[in-house]
Amino acid sequence: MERPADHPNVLTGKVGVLVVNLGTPDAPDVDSVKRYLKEFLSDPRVVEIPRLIWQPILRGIILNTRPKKSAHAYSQVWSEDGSPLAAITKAQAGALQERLGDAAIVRHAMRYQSPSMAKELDALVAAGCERILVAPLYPHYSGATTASALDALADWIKLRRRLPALRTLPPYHDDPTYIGALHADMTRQMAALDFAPELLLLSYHGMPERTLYLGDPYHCHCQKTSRLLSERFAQSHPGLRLVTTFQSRFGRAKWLEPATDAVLAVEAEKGTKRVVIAAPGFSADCLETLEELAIRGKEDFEAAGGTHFAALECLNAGQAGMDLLETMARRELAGWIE
Ligand SMILES: C=CC1=C(C)c2cc3[nH]c(cc4nc(cc5[nH]c(cc1n2)c(C)c5CCC(=O)O)C(CCC(=O)O)=C4C)c(C)c3C=C
Ligand SMILES: [Fe+2]
Ligand SMILES: [Fe+2]
Repeated sequence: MERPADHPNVLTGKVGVLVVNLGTPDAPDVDSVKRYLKEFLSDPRVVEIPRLIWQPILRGIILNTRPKKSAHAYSQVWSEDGSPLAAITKAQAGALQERLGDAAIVRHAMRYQSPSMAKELDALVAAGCERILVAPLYPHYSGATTASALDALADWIKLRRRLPALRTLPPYHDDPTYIGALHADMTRQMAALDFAPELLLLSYHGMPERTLYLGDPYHCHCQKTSRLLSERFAQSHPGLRLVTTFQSRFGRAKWLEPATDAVLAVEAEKGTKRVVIAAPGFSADCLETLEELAIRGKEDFEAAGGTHFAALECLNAGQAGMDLLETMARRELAGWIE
């Protein structure tokens, strides 16, 4: 019998994976950066100041000053494929699709700006997915990142009648596969340098310090990644010193310390000459790694007397990073795919 035209879509039992990252402006110009910052910094998970106090500050001060400065920073790292974060996230989803083949449909989304999580979840459902793994690529859980991505998922759920079964990727800060991937990839990149580093800085995105006392596990997750990496490097690179720092301070509140820029300056002043910096908390290179670390970090270190500086790439869509992503996706999809 022919299906009537108004019959609901017949789903087909397919499995979907949505790879999610933070989000980025659509272009490196002031208006696009302003749109991005307005959405991002209006998220109560990101700025935990009462709305009535924060919105006038955001609209009256921040959005009239920061977009110009940030647009300049973005223009320094923008690539032919657009924002590095967007291009790399897209490449990660494409590579994961190749690895999973027909077992799952893989798409990618951004928590802020585009492609939106709602649109991409709709696309997976429209393609017949009745089971979806949502994978925010944050190794370290924080309210501002992981929970915010889950908020967006919850918002989507609330407005849909027919829902797929859903799973989410947990934080993976101490997963031996993650630690192994970081150690292998950092070792590979360090071997290609023309100098032997004395110090390896592990720089994580900062958070307001009070979030630690409110129960956010972010700081502990970062410290554990560093400890596990230190154990690996103690075996493979005896003599290499590892130090954990936090970057990208925003606003006036006290942030997690020590600050990356301060440590770079103090180390150079103390006589450390050769530094390598890595950002294990970022699954993809972005403004914070390419501009803040690779460009400004180098300038700061050399201005204070350092002679050799290298910023390592994130795992991105490279071999080690994709092995990790495939392992985690297959684990979380257990029972859903072969
Ligand atoms: C990796 C984890 C991240 C945490 C934790 C995080 C917390 C956090 N960030 C801000 C403010 C800003 N972050 C910005 C950029 C940015 N942040 C992350 C990741 C985390 N943020 C990424 C991957 C990026 C890069 C985006 C890109 O387009 O490449 C920015 C925007 C850039 C700028 O104007 O400097 C702001 C602002 C807060 C307040 C916060 C925790 C409370
Ligand atoms: Fe951030
Ligand atoms: Fe920054």
